Parts: sequence; C-alpha cells; structure tokens
Amino acid sequence: MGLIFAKLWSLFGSQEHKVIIVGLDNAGKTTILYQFLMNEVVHTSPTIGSNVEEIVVKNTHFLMWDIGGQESLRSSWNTYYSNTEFIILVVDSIDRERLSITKEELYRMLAHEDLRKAAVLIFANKQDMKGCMTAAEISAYLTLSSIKDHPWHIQSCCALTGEGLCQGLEWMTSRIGVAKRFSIPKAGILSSSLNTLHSVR
Ligand SMILES: Nc1nc2c(ncn2[C@@H]2O[C@H](COP(=O)(O)OP(=O)(O)OP(=O)(O)O)[C@@H](O)[C@H]2O)c(=O)[nH]1
Ligand SMILES: [Mg+2]
Repeated sequence: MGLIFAKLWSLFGSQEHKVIIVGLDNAGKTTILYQFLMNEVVHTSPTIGSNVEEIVVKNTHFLMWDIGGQESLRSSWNTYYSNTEFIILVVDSIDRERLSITKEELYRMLAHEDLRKAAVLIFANKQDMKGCMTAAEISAYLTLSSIKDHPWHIQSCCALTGEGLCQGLEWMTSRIGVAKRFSIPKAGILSSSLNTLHSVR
C-alpha cells in the first residue's frame, strides 16, 4: 500500500528534485537562482559556500543549490553531489579565456560516481554582452556532442533580462516527464541525441 502511494506521489510530481548550479565565479549563477525565485535581478556578491532555494515550476519542485565558483571553492563542489538529478552549468559567454577551465570542471563532474544519473543543463549566459560566444560555439568547444552517458541541453540566456531561463527550466521539467513516462522525447540540435537519452534510462 505504502509503495503504491509513493509511486502515485511521485507520478503527480510532488517530490523534490535536487539541482546543483555550478560554474566559474562571476558566471551569473546567483543572479539566475534569484531570477528563478523572484523574477528580478538582485545585487550579488561572490558566493562563499552556497545558497539554496526551492523553485516550483508547474507543480514540479526543484531544490536548487547555487554553489560558489571561486577557484578555492571548486574542490568542495563534490560535497553537494549526492542525490543530484540536475546539474545546471552556467557559462559566462564572454569569458573565452576560462572556457577551458569550465570544460575541465564539466568532465570532472560527469566522471563522478554521485552524478552518474544527473542530466546537465548548460546556460550560455550573458548573451547581452557584445562579442559573446554563441551557444553553438560553446557547445562545440565543450564537445557536448561527445557526451553519451548523460542527457544534456544547452540554452543561451541573459540572467539580467531573464531571457532563455524559462526554456531551460522547461527542458528540466520535460526530462522529469521522460523519466516518468518511460518514453523518448524529440531531441533538438543542441540537445543530446535520441540514442543518448535512450541509453541513460
Ligand atoms: N551583462 C550581464 N551581466 C550578468 C548576467 N548575469 C549575471 N551578470 C552579472 O555578473 C556578475 C556576477 O554574477 P553572480 O550571479 O554573482 O555570479 P556567480 O556565478 O554567482 O559568482 P560566484 O558566486 O562568485 O561563483 C554580477 O555583476 C551580475 O550582475 C548577464 O546575463 N549579463
Ligand atoms: Mg554566486
């Protein structure tokens, strides 16, 4: 009886899904978290440790951990990994010099045992900045198409205006729908392939 109730409970989307928001310092993680929560731009200072907020999207509850991205803090990101369903990786699209560091951090995370079931949403943030990299350029540099064991999606956005953020959340909620329905969704050019989505379930 208890098991049936638990299954029904999860089917109706009342459980909480753990999300970690990671990326280098100054990428815009905290700005994104509070855009999700309040629909406005807050004044931020570099995060020491983390911020955590519950975000509800169409009856789906996400517990989002925004983790400080400074170099000295990155070695402790792994203390947040257990039970994570989604990684949101925020990239500062103007910061070409440090994209290689983001790439290293991404692949280190994907290799971590505690994140083996996690789906990855990459936000190509700061699209309002002149000369910024496009989502397609970032996708190519990060060789996202080589990722076969995690569902992933890249979304361009601007945390200051909120543009692109809803689309990212929609992808996340659609992934939860996929897991529940056990069906294969359509994959876009900037998402992991059908094969990938199929093989990770
Ligand atoms: N132009 C522009 N600036 C942005 C955007 N998103 C965030 N910022 C700015 O970037 C700076 C850093 O933003 P934060 O959200 O504090 O960055 P963070 O990733 O949380 O940084 P850490 O906490 O140090 O890891 C702030 O001045 C933000 O206002 C954006 O889309 N466009
Ligand atoms: Mg922060």
